[in-house]
Formats: sequence, C-alpha cells, structure tokens
Amino acid sequence: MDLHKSGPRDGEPALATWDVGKRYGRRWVLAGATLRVPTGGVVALVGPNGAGKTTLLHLAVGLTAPDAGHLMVFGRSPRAATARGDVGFVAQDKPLYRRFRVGELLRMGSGLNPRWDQRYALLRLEGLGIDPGRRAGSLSGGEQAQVALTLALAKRPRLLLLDEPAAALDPLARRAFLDHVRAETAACGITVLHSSHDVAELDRACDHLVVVRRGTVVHAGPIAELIAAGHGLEDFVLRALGGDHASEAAA
Ligand SMILES: Nc1ncnc2c1ncn2[C@@H]1O[C@H](COP(=O)(O)OP(=O)(O)OP(=O)(O)O)[C@@H](O)[C@H]1O
Repeated sequence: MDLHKSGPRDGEPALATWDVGKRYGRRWVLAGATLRVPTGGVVALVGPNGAGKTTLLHLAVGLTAPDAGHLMVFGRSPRAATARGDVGFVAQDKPLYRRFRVGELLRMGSGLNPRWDQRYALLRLEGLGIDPGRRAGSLSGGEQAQVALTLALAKRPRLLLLDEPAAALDPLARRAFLDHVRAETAACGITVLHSSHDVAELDRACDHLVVVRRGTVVHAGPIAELIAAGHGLEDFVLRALGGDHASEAAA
C-alpha cells in the first residue's frame, strides 16, 4: 500500500480526541475522554464491560457523533476519514451478512470502497483455506472473524478499528488471529486500535496501551515503557482500573 501519497503529516496522530463526551439520554457514557493514538503499531483499548470502548470506536468511525469535545482521524473528522476509505472497522459479534456467499461480500466491498484490493482479499482467503463460494453463516466462528478481518483489510484503511473481533475464539485461534493482525498490519503500515478484555496477551500482540474506566481514558502510552519500568501489565491495568474490573454497566 502506498501510504506516501495520502500519508499523515509528520507527528500527526491516527486518532486524537479532546475531552470527548457521549451521552444516552441524561447518562454520560463517555466524559472528558482525551487520547492521542500515534500512527503505526497496534494499540490495545482495554477496560471493563460498559467502560465505553465500543462507544469510542463508534465515534472514531463516525457511526455516532460526540455530544461534547471533538475528535480527528488523520486530521479529519471521522466521517470524512471513513468516507475516504481511511478507516476500517470490524464490529463485535462477527458482523457478516450470514446468507451471503463470501465472494458476494467481497463484491460488495469492492463496490463500496475506493481503495479496495480484490487480489489481496482472494489471496488472504486462499491462504486461510476459506472458499469464497461458501455462505458466511456456514463458516466457523474463527473463519467468520477472519473473513470480517479480510473485508476490513482489503479496504486498505490507514486506521483499523477492531472491537473484540476474536472474543468468541478459543485461546489458540485467538492467538493465531492476533498474530495475523500484527504481521499484516505491520507489513502495510496500518495503525490498529484493538478493543480487548484479554490483558494477558497484550504485551505480545500490542505496542500501546489505552485504559478506559467509566467513560474516561485513565492511561495511554507505549507498553514497552511500562515493561521497562518493571510493571506487570495485568497488575498495571488492574491498578489503573482501581478495582473496576467487573461490569460497570449497572453503575
Ligand atoms: N445505544 C445506546 N443506548 C443507551 N445506552 C448505550 C447505548 N450504547 C451503549 N450504551 C451504554 O453505554 C455504556 C458503554 O457501552 P460500551 O458498549 O461503549 O462499553 P464497552 O466498554 O464496549 O463494553 P463491553 O466491554 O461490554 O463491550 C454502557 O453502559 C452501555 O449500556
């Protein structure tokens, strides 16, 4: 992928948010969320159930608009960046049209996305042993997650947002999936923001850590710095969450 033609200016973050807030009714589910995701590398977005991770990803892809503050993706509004094909998003729960054949999903992707790479998509599926003639609904959970990732990668986005795409997979399949993400995105220079509950696998799968607690970003920084400072990642995250590692949905 040629990142140079449309690449970010030096130092421009992939995603930056300033005091972003989002409310549903009178309840603020994000408040004062400030964050800078550097270009390149895999960023882990962690936090308990209900902390606001999906809400933040939906704002970044332009699916919803903030009720306070603002955010930019490569210096543009999220909607503008997504319309340009700069943002790929894999939502929770294997977001495929189950009755469609995989090849039909690729054709839809090709029609909708300006930088679509059909050759890449077909080669990736072949490498995974997934026949484009199969219906999405007949694939295993792991295969569906891989097809969803293939569709997102074939858009050739500059920022890839993953909302727990591997949550339903068994530990071995999850590890393989994350290794795929890391290898392929490193090869293409894509920035990945990856929502996950599995803190134990972060240090091998991710470069940066963002911790969200009760709708606020309580930590953002490189994982290498934490490790160099002698922090165990799980302990660090638990401390950052201040004991909020159970569901916050009822809070
Ligand atoms: N459309 C909506 N209407 C009302 N409340 C919502 C809506 N979407 C999300 N919420 C609430 O906002 C809060 C944050 O939800 P969000 O899905 O962003 O959390 P999360 O960190 O992704 O959680 P999980 O890890 O369980 O997926 C939750 O309390 C949720 O119930």
